[in-house]
Amino acid sequence: MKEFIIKANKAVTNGEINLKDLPGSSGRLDLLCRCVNSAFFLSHDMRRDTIFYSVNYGDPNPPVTLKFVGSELKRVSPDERSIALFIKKALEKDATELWKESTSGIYSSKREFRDIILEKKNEGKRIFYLHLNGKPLEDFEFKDDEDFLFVLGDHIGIGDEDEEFLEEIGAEKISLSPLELHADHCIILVHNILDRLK
Ligand SMILES: C[S@@+](CC[C@H](N)C(=O)[O-])C[C@H]1O[C@@H](n2cnc3c(N)ncnc32)[C@H](O)[C@@H]1O
Repeated sequence: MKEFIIKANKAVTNGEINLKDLPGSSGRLDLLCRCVNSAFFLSHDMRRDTIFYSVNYGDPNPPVTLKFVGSELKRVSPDERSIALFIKKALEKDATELWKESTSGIYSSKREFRDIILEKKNEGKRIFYLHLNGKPLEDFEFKDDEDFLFVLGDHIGIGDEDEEFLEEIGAEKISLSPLELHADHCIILVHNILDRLK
């Protein structure tokens, strides 16, 4: 199982989203939509072995965590507007501590970024923090039977405190490229690395 989590520092936490202006009206929801696209969509198929989390810290009610479960997703299509519409439906529900499903395979709750990461650590998953200045990809070995969580920042990054937290829990800091990439492109590269193990 491959899981990804992104800290979305400014992404909105209610359903007031203007679908015609995703970057401006909703704290860079466009970026999240592209990450969902990269996490799940193949040509004429979907990645069923993937889960994607977006922890939204924008106004008015942070945090709200959205969970997308590949094996359960239905009716979502790859374009940003379609994905944004499903995100809007999820954010229109009041989030609580418990996961609440809005449409098939899309859930919301009031979990914090660190809570999800700790949960995955306790489940025995290998935790990777994707960062330009991490150790080069070539220094790591991946096995097909391992479970992974990959941690990503948005356009702002995850901040010093969360970086320290990841170091404390033993997350492996990995660089995919000598160039700074978009988060959604990092997801594609990670999938490609793991696809080649099969
Ligand atoms: C547009 S970048 C964020 C840049 C932001 N200024 C920062 O300080 O993190 C979005 C995210 O993609 C990931 N990323 C970008 N380039 C990367 C690279 N070369 N290797 C690994 N991860 C990378 C990181 O998780 C980063 O937070």
